[in-house]
Amino acid sequence: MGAMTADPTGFHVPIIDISPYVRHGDPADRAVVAAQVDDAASSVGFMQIVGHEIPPAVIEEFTAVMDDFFALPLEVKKAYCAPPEINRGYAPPRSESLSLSLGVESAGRMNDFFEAFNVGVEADEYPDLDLPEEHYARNTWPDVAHFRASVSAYFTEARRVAHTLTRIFADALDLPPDFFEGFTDHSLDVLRMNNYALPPGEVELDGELTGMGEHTDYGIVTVLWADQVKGLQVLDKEGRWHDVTPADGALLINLGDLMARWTNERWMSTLHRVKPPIVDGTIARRRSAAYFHDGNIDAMISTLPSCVGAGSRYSPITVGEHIGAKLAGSRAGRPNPYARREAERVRQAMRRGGLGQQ
Ligand SMILES: O=C(O)CCC(=O)C(=O)O
Ligand SMILES: [Fe+2]
Repeated sequence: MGAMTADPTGFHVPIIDISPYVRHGDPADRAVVAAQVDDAASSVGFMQIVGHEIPPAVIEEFTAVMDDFFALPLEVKKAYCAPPEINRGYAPPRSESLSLSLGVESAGRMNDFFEAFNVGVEADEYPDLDLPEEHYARNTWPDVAHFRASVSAYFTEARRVAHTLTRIFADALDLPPDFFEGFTDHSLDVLRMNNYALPPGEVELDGELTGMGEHTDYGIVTVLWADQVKGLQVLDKEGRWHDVTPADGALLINLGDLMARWTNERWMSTLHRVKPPIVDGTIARRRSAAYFHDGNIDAMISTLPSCVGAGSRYSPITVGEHIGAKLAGSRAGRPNPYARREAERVRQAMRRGGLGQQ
């Protein structure tokens, strides 16, 4: 395990080599990985993984087609917008507010300037299950050479990594090895490609401008590919923000709300946001791609018996109810009424002045 850039407060996002799981290595090596994951999940809620074995060429082709898409004129990209309740296709800058996914009204409502393109698991993939079309919606593929093939190749790899991670989580939490499979065998996964860029002069670069507002991720676990450009910031337990950039070849991993619910907050769904640096009056362009592994729509998430302790902080909820409320916040502007504990953490950070500071 290694540390990333020195932070005066000692905050760091550990690097974990997961190859003993990817290569079905020996149990002792796997136990070390599971212990490292437990430690990172309990203390930071973020980690970096290497040894994931996603071929570099898959990532190169994927990021190249992302660039080709985002380089299209805005009007062309807008042709690929879906209605707010369908989490697919293009989302133009300022069309979403991540803080509303937590029920928190930010000063600049719908001020997040990221643009995104979403693809996800389709109902057709599981013809024997009667999955709701609005959640497992059909993808829209832009007319960009190799886009569908390159994005699908990365999607398949990220999905494999997500399943490897839940296998590690099962060991780290002393659960049966296939515990999470029953909750994720038709998981509602979405890949969100994000582009943070604003042409000079397009907007006034004031302090309110946010690439992506503070939020926790909604599901089980997120596999995040990101440029090594600063911008991603993670909130520590003392309410301070820290810049996080991935090490060479590493993917960032963070836990979502469902994992915090399952573990009764033994593991954290950590608040994060994106504030790309402004250099010479322009935003330093930054890209990322978040693969959200959210679980089966009909899965019921209740606190694990081993984590109940003095009492559960959360009532049971289905993945569908939870994700639906989150998306109604971020995409349709309806503050989420169910994220009481997460919203309280945001407000606490605001009271400490943490949300404004770089
Ligand atoms: O751009 C990033 O690094 C983070 C993106 C993110 O948090 C998200 O898409 O949920
Ligand atoms: Fe996120």
